[in-house]
Amino acid sequence: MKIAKVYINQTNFSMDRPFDYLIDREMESLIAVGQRVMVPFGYGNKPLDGVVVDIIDFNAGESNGYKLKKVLGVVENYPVMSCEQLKACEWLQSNYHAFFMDNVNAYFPGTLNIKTKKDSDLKTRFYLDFKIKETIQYSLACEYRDLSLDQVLELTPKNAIKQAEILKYLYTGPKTREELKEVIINPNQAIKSLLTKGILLEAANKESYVHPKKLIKKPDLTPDQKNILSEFSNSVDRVSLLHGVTGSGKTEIYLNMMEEALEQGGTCLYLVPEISLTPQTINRITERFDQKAAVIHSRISDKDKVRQYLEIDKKEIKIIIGARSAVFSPFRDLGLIIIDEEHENTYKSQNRPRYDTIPLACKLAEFFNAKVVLGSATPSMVSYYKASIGAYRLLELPNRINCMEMPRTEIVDMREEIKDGNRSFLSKALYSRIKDRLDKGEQTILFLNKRGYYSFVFCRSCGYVIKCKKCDVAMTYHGKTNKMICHYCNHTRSVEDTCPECKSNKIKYSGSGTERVQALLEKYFPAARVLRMDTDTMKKKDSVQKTLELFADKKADILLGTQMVTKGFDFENVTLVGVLLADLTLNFPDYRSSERTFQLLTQVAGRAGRGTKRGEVVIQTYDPGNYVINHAKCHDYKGFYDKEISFRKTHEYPPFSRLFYVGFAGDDMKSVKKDCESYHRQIKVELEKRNQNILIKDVYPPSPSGIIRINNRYRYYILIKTSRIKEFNDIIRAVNFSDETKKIKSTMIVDVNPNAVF
Ligand SMILES: Nc1ncnc2c1ncn2[C@@H]1O[C@H](COP(=O)(O)OP(=O)(O)OP(=O)(O)O)[C@@H](O)[C@H]1O
Ligand SMILES: [Zn+2]
Ligand SMILES: [Zn+2]
Repeated sequence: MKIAKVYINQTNFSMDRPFDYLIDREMESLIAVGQRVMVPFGYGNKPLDGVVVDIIDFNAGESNGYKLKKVLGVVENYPVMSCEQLKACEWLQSNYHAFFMDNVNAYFPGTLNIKTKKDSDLKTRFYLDFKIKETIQYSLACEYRDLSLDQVLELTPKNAIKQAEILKYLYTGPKTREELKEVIINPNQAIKSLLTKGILLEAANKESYVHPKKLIKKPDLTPDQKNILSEFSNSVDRVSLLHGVTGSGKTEIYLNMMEEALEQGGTCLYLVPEISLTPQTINRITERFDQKAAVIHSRISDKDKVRQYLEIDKKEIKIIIGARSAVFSPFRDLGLIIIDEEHENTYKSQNRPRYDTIPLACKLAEFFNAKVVLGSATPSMVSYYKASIGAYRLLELPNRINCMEMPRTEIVDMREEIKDGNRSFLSKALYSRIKDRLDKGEQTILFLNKRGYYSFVFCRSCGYVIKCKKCDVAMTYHGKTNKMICHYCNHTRSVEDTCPECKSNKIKYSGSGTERVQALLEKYFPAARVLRMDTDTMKKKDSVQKTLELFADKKADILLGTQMVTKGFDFENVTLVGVLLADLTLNFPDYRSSERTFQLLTQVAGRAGRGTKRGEVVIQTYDPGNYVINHAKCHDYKGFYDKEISFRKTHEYPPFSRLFYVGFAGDDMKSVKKDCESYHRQIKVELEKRNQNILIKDVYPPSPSGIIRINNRYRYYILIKTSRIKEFNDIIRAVNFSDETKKIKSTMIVDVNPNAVF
């Protein structure tokens, strides 16, 4: 007899381990690792579904006399998880304390989700669905797409009128059979003969697949790019870090690496920080390769997600572009993973499962014997450190394409401006530079990391700041709605003329956000066309794309926005970048605020002067001596890195340690605090059990969060900062399974190296 080790489809700490079930002899041939089965659970033997992760021999002597329950049956008659996928789930469970079943479910898009579809045969059902609903689409074959219409019409004999009609119609873009039928009567015969002649392509209509209208020829590589590529091809290192200054031609290198991997038959995964902010990059990839590419993002329909899933599964798509969740694609022959702008914090998941994409990608590459390329102009401290100790191969591009100079940067001390009587958000220097660009017809990008009109409202009489009634944060005034909004829970309240505390009417609005800056810019420069890009203006589906297109087409002079404008855009006419207040990110209470600020400043500065004209950057700050700002000014990554890494080393922050964050939240402050303290005590107990008492110094005492209440939920946390990763992984797991933890009523999360700790 055999025993199946089964993870039951439940996500809580006590169920987060495999349970043993006997496999009846007659079922043995039906059950394999990776398959879903139904098993009885608990006193009532309720049938639940789960995934088999291992099958071992049953040894009657070892069973200790207790009677094992039996597997009831299979859900599908084939495994739904591959060995690599199961291994990845286990790895995430032990390294990120992510529930095994959360990891499994991350592999299944939308309606395929195991959580939602319990007793149906997933793949068979969706193959059927897929067949019925699929529409056929026709387009001109690639080689004819560059021709003029009269040349296209010459492809068929003059008397073939229907064929000519079809060609005319398809010249405007791909059409479905139904669309053709609306315009041309009985087109089937004509379609058929165009297909046989190879003039038409027939494909299933998949809106989420990008099939380019025109293929772009690749440019000749520069000597620097060639060197990097040959170093990469000849190296056997699993992971490479491509550190190239902004505008050094990294994307071109990725494309060449992909070409090579595709030639060798490998699937390529190209990860970007956020799909909607990277339309230029996505176009560059899809325009280069004459094959289907799946673009995976949260806005495509469930149906399309399932289609993509099945096609990747069947190895019909070899190029996958996506944000972090695309790392959970069901590839079978992975060859290369590119992680573009690898320093971006969107690569760390903030929801369950709380994984970090980079280590997970490296792990997958190990399973598939594939390569990983991390690329950035401002690599994360962790990645650059790993490259410096030889764990990654370091590839460096220190110069911009065609010897374009880096932009000239000026730091403006805003205290001096105030002394000189200038209380505006624009320094004299930045004002005159903007004016100059407007006169010359060149474009400007302005960055301010604060949205809204006024960032807080207070009483000048008693000092009361108007706070959200559900959160301990100041509310932001938004002019468009004439309301105050909480940026944490979206609670709104109307504006008041008198102070809620002392009833005085000395209400003062303060702190400018992007909304106000836009209004002021329009006042200072009435002729300027200003585009604003922040979460308030970018709510609609295509608004980012549209804004970027307008700006690229020079239909606007100034692009103003929050972090969104710092991303990897490539606009040749932008010659000025202004940072309105560098201090905002610098003063954020987190050990990574210097790293973040350096990255933001360098990245946004890198948008200037990418065409033929040299760029200029103006950084406004109240702290002009700050080393972060000064290294950014000199484009001195290495100088910043050296300083920052020694700070990390002295204070034992990552990469010299790992942070385990255990957070508790609930409606009642006292019980949240109590739960947090109980967890802390159990860590101590576990340390004692293992005679590791000395490690208690790595465990910080229970502490209220920086903002203790958000959306009426109180928050406490425990932070563990340690280099003893293995020990604490085990300890946290043991504590999570303990009886005391079962009594915890607060919502509890474990987050490894979270994006922010406070
Ligand atoms: N070999 C080449 N020949 C001509 N132009 C090139 C070449 N390689 C890249 N370019 C062009 O140079 C510009 C900058 O390249 P690219 O966008 O790849 O840089 P990057 O390093 O990815 O920039 P960033 O990190 O700032 O986003 C682009 O307009 C690109 O088309
Ligand atoms: Zn007051
Ligand atoms: Zn709130």
